[in-house]
Amino acid sequence: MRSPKDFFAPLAVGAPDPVREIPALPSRMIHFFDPSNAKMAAKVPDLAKKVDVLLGNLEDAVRADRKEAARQGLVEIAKATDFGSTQLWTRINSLDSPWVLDDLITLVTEIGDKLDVIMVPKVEGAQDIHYVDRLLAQLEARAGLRRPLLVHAILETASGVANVEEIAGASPRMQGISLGPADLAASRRMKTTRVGGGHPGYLVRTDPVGEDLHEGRTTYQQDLWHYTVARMVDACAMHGILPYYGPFGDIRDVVACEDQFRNAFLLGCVGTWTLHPVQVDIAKRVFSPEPKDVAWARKVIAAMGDGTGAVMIDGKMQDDASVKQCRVVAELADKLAERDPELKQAYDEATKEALA
Ligand SMILES: CC(C)(COP(=O)(O)OP(=O)(O)OC[C@H]1O[C@@H](n2cnc3c(N)ncnc32)[C@H](O)[C@@H]1OP(=O)(O)O)[C@@H](O)C(=O)NCCC(=O)NCCSC(=O)C[C@](C)(O)C(=O)O
Ligand SMILES: [Mg+2]
Repeated sequence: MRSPKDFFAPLAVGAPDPVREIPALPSRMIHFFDPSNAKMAAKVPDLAKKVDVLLGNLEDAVRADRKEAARQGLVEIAKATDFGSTQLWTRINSLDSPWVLDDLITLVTEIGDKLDVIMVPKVEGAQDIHYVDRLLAQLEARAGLRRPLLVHAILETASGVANVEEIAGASPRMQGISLGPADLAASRRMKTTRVGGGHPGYLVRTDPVGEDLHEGRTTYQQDLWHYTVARMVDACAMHGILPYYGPFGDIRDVVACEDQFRNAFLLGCVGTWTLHPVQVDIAKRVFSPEPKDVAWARKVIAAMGDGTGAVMIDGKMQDDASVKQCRVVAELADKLAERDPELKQAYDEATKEALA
């Protein structure tokens, strides 16, 4: 680990200074596309107007014989597209793969000025982030970049989860972490074959009511990912970076997808991945606080004055801590409203009504 005194020093001569704060830009959905797939690539300019983050995926889900085409496709799309305020990310191949070195060299050299974040899969510990950190600094210096690229880790190995706190704090480049439920399930030898989401076998059951152990006992399905998401959220909050849910693979089941996204939102995640256009509106709905909640938060903040003491609002006690909770919601709403005029209007109308 670097000394705290050196933490914000560039790792190569001529590389840009690392950022001291991760920008809390709206990133409700990280929309995945395969840059080697012509149909998906054709949708990118339109999607850029709808999503917060577009991610050109080079890793899993891109066929081995399409890896070079995907890398080249991303370079061409990045050069040809005006993304406006939508961020452009990429997911590089894993650090033990034959493609990753060329992924990094090509992308940083050719489109380093267009890319915001590099997502690194299958991160096992801080050593993986340190390797990428130094390499990026060298490539940034060579490309003459003025703005450092940020790094996002996927939590998808058992050792990655065990080391999540050190991963979150491994570099000032660390922007955030996402859950990778498919690789993580395999790494842990979990017995689900689903890509994210629940499992009907993972449940708790009410006690027996009589002699019959089967009659009248309700079961409740539990969330397989609760522990990991909660731990990831704490690690990210502790290091000032952003946590995300990951993929929900049952594209058809938009209902359970919304539930899983909402669990993550309520636990502290700022966004999720979208794998198919049908998931974009779900993510937008879930990861934008509801107007009534924003109105309530603004009402409490207004009533709390300097934020100290205790007041009663609509029968509920508010104090220093609850006003902080309200600020989390209100500040997120303000950030999203800057990007989304419809949301701004909905938030302002609900607030007006609540304060009337
Ligand atoms: C699921 C699939 C195969 C269904 O693709 P489809 O073509 O069968 O679906 P469709 O409903 O027929 O598609 C309708 C239209 O939408 C297009 N389309 C479809 N998807 C997209 C998209 N994402 N972006 C832009 N356009 C898209 C598609 O090309 C088609 O265009 P058309 O109307 O012109 O014919 C397809 O959506 C897809 O490949 N999505 C991305 C998958 C992906 O990126 N997976 C990797 C992330 S998950 C992961 O890696 C795990 C993790 C974290 O590592 C770990 O847990 O371990
Ligand atoms: Mg994976």
